[in-house]
Amino acid sequence: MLHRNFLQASRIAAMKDAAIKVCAMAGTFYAGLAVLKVFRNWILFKGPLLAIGITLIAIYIFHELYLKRRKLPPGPTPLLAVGNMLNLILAKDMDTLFVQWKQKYGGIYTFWMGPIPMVFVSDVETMKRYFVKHADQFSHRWRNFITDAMLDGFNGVVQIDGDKWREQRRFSLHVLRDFGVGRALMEDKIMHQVNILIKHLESISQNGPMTMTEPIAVCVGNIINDMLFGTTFEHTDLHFQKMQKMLDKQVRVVMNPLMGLYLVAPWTTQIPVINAPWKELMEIREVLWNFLGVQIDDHTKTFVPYSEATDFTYAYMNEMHDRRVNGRDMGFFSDKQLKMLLLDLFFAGMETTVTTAKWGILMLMLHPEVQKKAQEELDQFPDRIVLADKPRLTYLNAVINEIQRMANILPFNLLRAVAEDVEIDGYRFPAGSMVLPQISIALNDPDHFPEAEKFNPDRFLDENGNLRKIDAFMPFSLGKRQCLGESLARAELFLIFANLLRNFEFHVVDEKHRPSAKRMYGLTVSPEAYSCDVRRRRC
Ligand code: HEM
Repeated sequence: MLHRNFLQASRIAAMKDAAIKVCAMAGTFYAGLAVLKVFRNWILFKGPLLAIGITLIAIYIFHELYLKRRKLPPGPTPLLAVGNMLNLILAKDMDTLFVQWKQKYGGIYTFWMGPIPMVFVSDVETMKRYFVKHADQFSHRWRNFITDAMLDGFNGVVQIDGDKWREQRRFSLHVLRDFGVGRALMEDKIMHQVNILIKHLESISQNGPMTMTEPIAVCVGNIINDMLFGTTFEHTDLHFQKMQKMLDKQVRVVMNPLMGLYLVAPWTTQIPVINAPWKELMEIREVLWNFLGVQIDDHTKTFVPYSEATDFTYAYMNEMHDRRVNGRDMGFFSDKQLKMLLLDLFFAGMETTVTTAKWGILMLMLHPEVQKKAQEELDQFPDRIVLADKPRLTYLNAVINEIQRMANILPFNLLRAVAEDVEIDGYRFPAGSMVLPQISIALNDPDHFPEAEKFNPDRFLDENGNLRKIDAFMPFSLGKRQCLGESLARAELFLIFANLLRNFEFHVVDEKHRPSAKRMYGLTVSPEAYSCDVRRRRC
């Protein structure tokens, strides 16, 4: 009985459902007819236009989501117009996301920066094949409106390619090598600043906890200043602090999301309000160009042809003079190129090294056991460590490697483009498309660095305690575009860390002020501002 009632109830419910569906369909049909009737004339008139519009949109979607992707390496599915940018914005941590994508799609995958594809190469063997073996095809730069504006066109060294880049890079490397290997000028200039830094820390550390950012920035800033212009600033110099603030501001401004808009639609830099960050960037450019102008003017007044060059600017002037008076081809050497080359070297040499050093002090504070072990090794040496000591300071070298690996300061490497249409591994990269060695993924890859999130210098030591070479460790990148200032940066990091650790201890102020290792994404990745308890060691 109960069962029969239940069956009846279900049948009635089913009939009700069917009736509702029929009514809904009829309703939709008649509503549709009514709409057609109302808009009949409009549709008849605009129909062809509508059809063309819909077809164009369909072609656009087909082009963006299928044709453009067809010959590129696979990767996370992009959304129309925004590509994979939403994934980045929503991700808790960009570096981990990139590694996860590597694990899912392989050592070469496509990331979409809005409508623009960027191919990330992070598998070490593929990196070597593309960027070393086929270096000529994979070593151009991705030119864009913003860097062109900062460098007054196709100038400097970082953003150019072709013959001009080859000539200017070769010359710059030659000068730096001469300063470093030929005459030990580089070491003298670094040590001079390291000694000043030690004295400065000695005097201010007695005042209690301090931030290390400013002293490090002045030290590194003075080293590059001295190398480029032969001038240095006091730690308290207001002019230098202003320059420093400008550079920090530049790093912040270029990360403004509106910069993406300027890249795809440069005319938007003319629209009031929307162009506010652009105007700010142009003001910074003015300050930097003026600063460089003053340095070059001073050098022009004091330049003595063929005298031994004591800085990069004189070396460049000597080269120009020699080409001019001996009727040699001037190539791409010019006053404007000198200014922009100096700007590139100044910026590239400053931001990267200061940021790495900030991470270094933080890591040492957070890992006192590592600090102590490095100090025990250093205590076998006099209280001023020099470059000649480097090969014997194995543990310290491992610590510096691990600092650079963990700092991993460039989540996106500098933008490289292919020089010509390239077909490789079944992929097709049209000339000008971006293919980057994504060193940040390699440095963070658990396949090469187990428990990659842990600070562990021992991973760079073999079973006999010797320094171990790990192919995936390439903080200065690889191939023909490898960092131009690598030898200077390595010397700086070694001499700064060796001498600071030899002479000071770096402690967390107290548990309440324990700094985090949170990564602040900008043009480079910095740590959050932190306070440090700096104590003089009794050596
Ligand atoms: C810890 C410090 C540094 C790190 C981690 C670093 C890292 C890098 C990286 C990853 C690149 C990009 C290579 C590529 O396109 O694949 C690069 C390029 C460059 N670096 Fe450094 N760098 C540092 C210090 C310096 C210094 C001190 C100078 C100044 C002399 C410098 C000058 C340059 C220049 C001019 C380029 C562009 C080279 C070119 O396009 O041919 N860097 N650097």
